[in-house]
Amino acid sequence: MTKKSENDHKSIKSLWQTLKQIFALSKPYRLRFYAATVVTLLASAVWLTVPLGLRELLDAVFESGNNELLNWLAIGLFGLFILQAAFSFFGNYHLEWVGERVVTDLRKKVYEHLHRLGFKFFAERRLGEITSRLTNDVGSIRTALTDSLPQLLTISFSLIGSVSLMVVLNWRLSMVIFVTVPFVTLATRYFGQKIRHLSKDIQDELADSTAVAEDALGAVRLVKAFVREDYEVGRYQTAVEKLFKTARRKMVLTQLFWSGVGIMFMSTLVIIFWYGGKEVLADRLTAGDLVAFIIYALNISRSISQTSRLYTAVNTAAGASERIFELLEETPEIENNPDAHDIEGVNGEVQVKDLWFSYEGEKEVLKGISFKVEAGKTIALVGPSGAGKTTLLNLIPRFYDPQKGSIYVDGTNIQDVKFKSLRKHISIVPQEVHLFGTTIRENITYGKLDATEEEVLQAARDANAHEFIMQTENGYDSLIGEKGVKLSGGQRQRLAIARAILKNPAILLLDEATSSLDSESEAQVQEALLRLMTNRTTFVIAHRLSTVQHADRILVLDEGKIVEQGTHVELIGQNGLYSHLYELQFRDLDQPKVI
Ligand SMILES: Nc1ncnc2c1ncn2[C@@H]1O[C@H](COP(=O)(O)OP(=O)(O)OP(=O)(O)O)[C@@H](O)[C@H]1O
Repeated sequence: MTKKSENDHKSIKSLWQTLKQIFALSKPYRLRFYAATVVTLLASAVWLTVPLGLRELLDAVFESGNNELLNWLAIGLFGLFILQAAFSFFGNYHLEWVGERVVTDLRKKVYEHLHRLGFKFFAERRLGEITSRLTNDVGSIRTALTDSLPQLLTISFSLIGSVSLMVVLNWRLSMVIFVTVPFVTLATRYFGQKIRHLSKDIQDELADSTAVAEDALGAVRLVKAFVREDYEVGRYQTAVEKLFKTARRKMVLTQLFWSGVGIMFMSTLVIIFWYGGKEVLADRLTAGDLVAFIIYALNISRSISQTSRLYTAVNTAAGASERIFELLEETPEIENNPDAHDIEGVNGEVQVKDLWFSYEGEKEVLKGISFKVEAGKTIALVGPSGAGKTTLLNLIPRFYDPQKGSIYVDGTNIQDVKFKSLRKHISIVPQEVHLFGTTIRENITYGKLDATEEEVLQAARDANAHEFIMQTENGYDSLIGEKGVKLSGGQRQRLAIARAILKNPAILLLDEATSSLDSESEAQVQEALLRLMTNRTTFVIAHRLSTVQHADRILVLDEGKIVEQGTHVELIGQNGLYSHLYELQFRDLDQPKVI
């Protein structure tokens, strides 16, 4: 086998596999699907009898001159059309229903799967590319399923029926049709494969251009600040122009294919007219036979051209679904142990034993970290940039799993508990607060979806947020703009704190903001944070002098190891890395926040 034909074989096989996968999605609706299929086929069967009725009608006029028979045949034909329309309506409606249902299920399944995937998956992909899969790719599958599946059935049936009836009517004339079949098959194979590859390229390029747009629109502040509007527009234009070129190549191929198939069948029709006319003249065929024959031939021609369109749609869907199934095959890197249990009533004692971690399996980011924190204490993490502070915090809620070593919460290894139940006891207030573009209330209740009005208000008060919320136009129902752009940095932080308070976790992970706030806002955030930290085990990546000074213990990290630990006073006395960092970072004693 040559390499090319090996590839051809492989892609036809993978097309078949993909179609089977698409079809498997309709499993829950099989009964409806089969019933609809039968009704659709009945519609096609009725349609196939129409030319026979016409033949009788014409022969009644030209051969036997029977007026009464003519009337009855006309009424009969009318009845056939009504019956065909009714079958066709019900069959197609239910087949399309299945198609739409399958696509809705698929969208839900893909979205749910995306939420099961871990940080690693998202770190390696662009958001725009993922959303494009969810919208554009699933959309192509929808088109193929809803528009093409019913057609595929009717076309196949009508094709087989027409050919058989033609052979019965006049087998010699039928031979003319069969001469064209091998050419059409070859053309379908050749063009089909090329179109499928181009369809996959188009979906990829569409995803790329969506990613470019989403990147830029998501960072509109940055774009404007750097006056990069033209640059971004240019980037998007390049992406969509590339897409256009590929789409044009697909268009050309598709049209060539259709035109070629059309020419072949029109030529065949002319031959049928010519040869059939001779048969009528020689009295071997009636006029009614010839008309019925020609209608069947037209039926076949129509079916073949529909098949080619269908083939294009199915190929497009196959390209898209390959990408969808690729995504569904991504395995979440964090999974529950088979015998994992829920963890309830957490006090917040955390013990870390000989923790080793690397992101890519090469460079170790954490190298044998061990420590123990009693419930309710505050631990400050200090160290140079890249020391592994954020990484250490990420391992506590199991955003990543360590290669070696364990973390215990209240004496239970976190590998033995269901990670969702573990995360219920942990709140994170990151340096860069993320808010949703919805209302203030919705952002706060994200911490506890069933919170009462009183709980929401109390959390906002504790976070020093109530006052500014009441000053906004619609209070708690004010919309805060995309990612909270309508709020100041300090206000955003206080909303994040309110959200964390509402969650009421036993363990708090805090990455203090380094961006400067004005001193009043700073003081309010600080006060809110102190309230949040009360009675909770708090890990804080400390950028503020007050935090390090008041921490129960400070862990000093350097190159993935704890190099010093103790209270502020103890560490200053050791005159090591901490006192050096303190000199660099925290020496301005009058400022509450330093770096
Ligand atoms: N998702 C990731 N994939 C691969 N490497 C990563 C990833 N996140 C962090 N790293 C690497 O791990 C190392 C430790 O990073 P980490 O963010 O934990 O440091 P840090 O002490 O919090 O630094 P900073 O104070 O600058 O935030 C760095 O060398 C960083 O490049």
